[in-house]
Amino acid sequence: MSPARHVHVSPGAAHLTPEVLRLLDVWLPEQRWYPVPTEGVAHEPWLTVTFPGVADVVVALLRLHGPGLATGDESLVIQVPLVLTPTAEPTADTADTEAAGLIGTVATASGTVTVHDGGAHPAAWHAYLATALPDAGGPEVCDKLAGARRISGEQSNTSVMLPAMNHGTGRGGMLKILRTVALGPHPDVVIPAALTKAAWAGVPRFLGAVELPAPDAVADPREPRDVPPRTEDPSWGKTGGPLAHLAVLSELVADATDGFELACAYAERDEDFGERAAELGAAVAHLHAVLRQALGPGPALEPAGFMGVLRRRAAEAFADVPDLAPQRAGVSALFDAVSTRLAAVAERTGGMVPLQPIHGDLHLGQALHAPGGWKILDFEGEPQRPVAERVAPDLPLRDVAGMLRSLDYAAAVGRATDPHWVSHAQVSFLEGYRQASGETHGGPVHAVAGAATSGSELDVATAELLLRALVVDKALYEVVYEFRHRPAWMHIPLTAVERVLSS
Ligand SMILES: Nc1ncnc2c1ncn2[C@@H]1O[C@H](COP(=O)(O)OP(=O)(O)O)[C@@H](O)[C@H]1O
Ligand SMILES: O=P(O)(O)O[C@H]1O[C@H](CO)[C@@H](O[C@H]2O[C@H](CO)[C@@H](O)[C@H](O)[C@H]2O)[C@H](O)[C@H]1O
Repeated sequence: MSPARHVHVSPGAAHLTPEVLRLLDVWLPEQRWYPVPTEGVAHEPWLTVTFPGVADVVVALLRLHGPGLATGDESLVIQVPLVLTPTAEPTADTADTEAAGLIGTVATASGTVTVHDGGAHPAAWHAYLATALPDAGGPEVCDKLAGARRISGEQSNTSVMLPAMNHGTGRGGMLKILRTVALGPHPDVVIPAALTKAAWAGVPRFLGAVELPAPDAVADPREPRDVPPRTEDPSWGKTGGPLAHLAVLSELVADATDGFELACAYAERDEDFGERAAELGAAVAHLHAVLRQALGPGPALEPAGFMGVLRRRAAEAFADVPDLAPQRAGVSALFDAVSTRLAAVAERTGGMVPLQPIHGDLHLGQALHAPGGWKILDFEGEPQRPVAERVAPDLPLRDVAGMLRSLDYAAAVGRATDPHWVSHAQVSFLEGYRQASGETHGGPVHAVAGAATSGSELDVATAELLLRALVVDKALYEVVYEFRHRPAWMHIPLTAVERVLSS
């Protein structure tokens, strides 16, 4: 085994000239993964990461400041890997380079430099891969890159498929460069690592990660530091854990179909999605059980705090999207009803509703349907939520609500004409969840609400009302997401909010 690779960390904009930074100011807001829709955001260089022996790859970690952004919000650090190559002269010729991610050329004091997006460039993939896989040597990594390609689409991060990568238990890898850098261990590393360690087959096997050094290692900004990657068994809140994770490497799931595309295709044909949905429900129930076991249960739900977060999220959605205004009173009434019931349960029982690690942003696009069954992906939580909220233990019922919403999206996008397509898929999902979690009584919704709050003192009627509140919470989040990214789809969650409130 060759020695672990290190990353170098320097403060500020080391290795980056003002000209390159100005180029980024224009390019960044055009990227799909850029996390804020507002204009006039400043990109302040925070740290710069380089890889030993790799001259042309520089990773800029930029803190965002500006209208609508809280100062010092650690969730708003973005990762911008760049490949910088000296060139003879500036050129406007971009013929090659859509694929390799040409950003531009700039004249600097030391000559002309061509700047590529490292997310799309093999030199940067090579550097990440060699760091994430401590036992990979240099030339060997080149072989692993054969046939590599960045996947396109509506992604919050940048993922690179590595079909030729051999990793002992199989072939093929997926390198995910995390575009929004969160302080502390990243859930998209911690959770797949824990599930892989627990030998759960419902997640692509975790293979490694690239991390920034522990906080004390970068506290002194005068010197660049070499820090070995630590990729084994990262755990929640471990003291001395990494400052942040930058990338995660997992096994490539072969012959897989994206769950959303699959469901939309069924909806288009009005074909019964019940069996697939039930299998998915079972996979989600297993996920919750394994997470509970592998990472341990969380604290009990604190009703006032929990409802306070739902109300704040709703208020933010109402402030962002004027079309939501007619739903304000209905949302408020629903949340009031849930609050009253939760308070009554707390008074009656001492208030035991246990929280636990969950997926946090579960939808069909986070599930791959593969020959061996469903695989669940992408544990970073809702990208638009603050990091502290995303990693906090939560109710499994939130993931159930996410999948119910997603089946509704599939029916809308696939234009199912059978009015029962979506309700059948949803009930089948709930039924699959119920059976896999061993719940034996009640109708599907009640029973699932009960199963997904299992071990708690909640009565099923309260659990069912809570599920409705979480469905509304998710749909409000989606309205904001669509408003920002895909206005043509905003009617899908907007209609759902109206429907749930009037039911
Ligand atoms: N291990 C994997 N094997 C095969 N495909 C994957 C794997 N991980 C992700 N994908 C594909 O890449 C897409 C994006 O991955 P995801 O982790 O959801 O990234 P993002 O956070 O950018 O949305 C997924 O929807 C899936 O189609
Ligand atoms: O996958 P991401 O972590 O980037 O999640 C974000 O983008 C999703 C869309 O790509 C978005 O999901 C919403 O649209 C889906 C259909 O494209 C639908 O299946 C989901 O139910 C719906 O929430 C997700 O909300 C957002 O966080």
